[in-house]
Amino acid sequence: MDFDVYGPCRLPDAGAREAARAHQLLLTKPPGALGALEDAAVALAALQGRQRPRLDRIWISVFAADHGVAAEAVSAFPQAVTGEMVRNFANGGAAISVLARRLGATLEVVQLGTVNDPGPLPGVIRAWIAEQTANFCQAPAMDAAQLRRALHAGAESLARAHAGDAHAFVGGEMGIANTTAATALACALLDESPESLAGAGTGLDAAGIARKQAVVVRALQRHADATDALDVLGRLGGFEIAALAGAYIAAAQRGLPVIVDGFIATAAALAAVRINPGVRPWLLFSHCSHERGHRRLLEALDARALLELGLRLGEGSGAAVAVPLLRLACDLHADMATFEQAGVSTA
Ligand SMILES: Cc1cc2ncn([C@H]3O[C@H](COP(=O)(O)O)[C@@H](O)[C@H]3O)c2cc1C
Ligand SMILES: O=C(O)c1cccnc1
Repeated sequence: MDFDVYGPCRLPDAGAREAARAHQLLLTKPPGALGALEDAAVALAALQGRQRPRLDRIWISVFAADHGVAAEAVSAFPQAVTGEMVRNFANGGAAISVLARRLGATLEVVQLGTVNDPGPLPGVIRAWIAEQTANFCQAPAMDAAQLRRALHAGAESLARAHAGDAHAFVGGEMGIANTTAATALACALLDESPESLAGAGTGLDAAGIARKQAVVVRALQRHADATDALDVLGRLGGFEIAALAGAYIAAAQRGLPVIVDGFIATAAALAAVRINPGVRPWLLFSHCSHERGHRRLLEALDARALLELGLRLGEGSGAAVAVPLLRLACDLHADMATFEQAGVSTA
């Protein structure tokens, strides 16, 4: 499969957007009364190129990978959890497993590398790169070939989603210590301080957060000479974060709407948009997570998230939780009576 991160992205369909906006004005409600649900239906119409968007078929890819920076004691949980959770995904016991079943979504897990390898498992695609990234306090997390393979793995998931006629793509991640990688990536891309973006992740206490900030400060100093967003992603990202970025870029190139999950997925989205600005219109943002830096990341992307539920899980769970709401937005848009049909007087 050919994949060029700098290749052109599709443009949303302006005609479908205008038709959907005009249709919203005909429905039996004051204009704008359904708020963000109207905006979501109109945005999906533009992205799907039809006046009546649908979200029946959801494709979820969860990318799993370990991080060398876990050696700096930046997570409340041991690194073995990443591989253990891959098995849990395969057995259908993770949060995203439950949500995917309930949504009738396709769920695939892509294993890019974990320190403990659960071996081949049903429903788990092996796109093995290495056991883990390098500790980015000391060296670039990935070399150029590893970065390319991770981006490519994401683009391949997107190609499967596209071939499966998905109506939208959800990317999830699993990787102990990846809130540290996402924080470092976000700080470098936004020129922000670790104090304002580093949060508790899986549940660090104040001393743990201070340690995480210091680790990110060291990483930013070590990689201050990064040349562009792709270089920053390779130096400070993770295999699963790069795969998410690759999937988002490929989604925009193929014209498939994306529902972005939490802090880590949004950091990957920021990297994708900085690498290829044509990605931005294809991203819908599900929620603002409890992780400290998420709101700043959303602001930087000029994004309005649908939900704020105090979620801090990842796996694509927040994006999955937003799907029923987006389905309702599509139903309202498609099935409400117009003023004329219902014989209701206009303003
Ligand atoms: C059992 C378990 C399941 C998870 N599912 C997602 N995460 C989330 O927590 C991790 C990031 O937090 P940190 O940077 O603090 O390690 C990622 O794996 C993320 O997906 C989980 C974490 C745990 C412990
Ligand atoms: O918002 C997220 O994606 C998140 C936050 C904490 C831990 N894992 C994921």
